[in-house]
Amino acid sequence: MAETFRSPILITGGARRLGLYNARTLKRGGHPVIITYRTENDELEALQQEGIHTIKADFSSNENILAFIGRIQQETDSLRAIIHNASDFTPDVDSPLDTDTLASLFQVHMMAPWLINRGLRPLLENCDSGTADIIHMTDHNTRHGSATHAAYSATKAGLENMTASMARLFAPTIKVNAIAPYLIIMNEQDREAEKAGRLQTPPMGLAPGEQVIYQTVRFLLDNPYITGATIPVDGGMNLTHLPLPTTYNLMDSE
Ligand SMILES: NC(=O)C1=CN([C@@H]2O[C@H](COP(=O)(O)OP(=O)(O)OC[C@H]3O[C@@H](n4cnc5c(N)ncnc54)[C@H](OP(=O)(O)O)[C@@H]3O)[C@@H](O)[C@H]2O)C=CC1
Ligand SMILES: Nc1nc2c(c(=O)[nH]1)N=C([C@H](O)[C@@H](O)CO)CN2
Repeated sequence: MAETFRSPILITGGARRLGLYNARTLKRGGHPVIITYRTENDELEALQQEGIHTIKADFSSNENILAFIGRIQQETDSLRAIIHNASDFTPDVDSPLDTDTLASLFQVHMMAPWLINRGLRPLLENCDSGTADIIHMTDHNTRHGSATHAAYSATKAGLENMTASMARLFAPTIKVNAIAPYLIIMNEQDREAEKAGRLQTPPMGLAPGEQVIYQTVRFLLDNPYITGATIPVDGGMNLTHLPLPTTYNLMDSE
């Protein structure tokens, strides 16, 4: 489909899985699309042939993030949206004094959105079609924590809080929202958890597929009046969290 919009949509981590699906679908819907990738993979050539602009970017250092911002400023004078999709689902490590896991997840889940949103704000404000959008991909477990992915969960929770702050700061020209999925498509850790019977199943079932995230992205892009929101796309997982056992017994009080 020929491009019917001028200002591109930027998707970080768009060369695989959910980001790839969103990039292709938005491109087919007439948006120019720019994606970042960290690791070469065999989808890149096909994406380039589809007219999707691919930029190699690793957000593990501030220098890299700032260089990426400069690269985008050279490539375009406006942006319709930024979708912060890049993420590492890294589990915590046993070493109690490990500093690497939290630091690396802070870089990709918080520092990159912090710098990219503030650095590219003028390009979003120069969007050629009404308000612009920032969408943060967070996670269902930001409200509940995780015994195995505490660093991941904490940095995603920080991103979720940043959503509200930037929504306040960037209104009315830019909307800022988050999408908080549960298990949309399986990964290796999920398959292992499923085999071990440790995988929680939401009321609506597991792994609906990438389209449910695209539908939410499209909904946010098309709605001019939603900002500062976190949309749970979790099959009702929030309904399954029972309160922790109380520390007293009601019988004791009689
Ligand atoms: N999949 C699911 O069911 C769920 C997904 N989510 C969230 O949705 C989003 C998409 O999920 P999914 O597609 O599974 O994501 P992936 O785990 O496939 O990661 C997306 C991309 O992030 C890139 N990335 C990771 N670290 C960095 C970094 N330091 N710098 C630059 N790029 C980096 C990777 O690039 P490369 O491959 O090129 O190295 C990868 O392709 C994520 O934010 C995720 O947290 C939340 C809950 C459930
Ligand atoms: N960057 C990623 N984040 C998350 C992934 C993933 O594959 N990459 N997967 C999940 C799980 O599916 C989780 O929702 C259930 O175990 C969470 N985040």
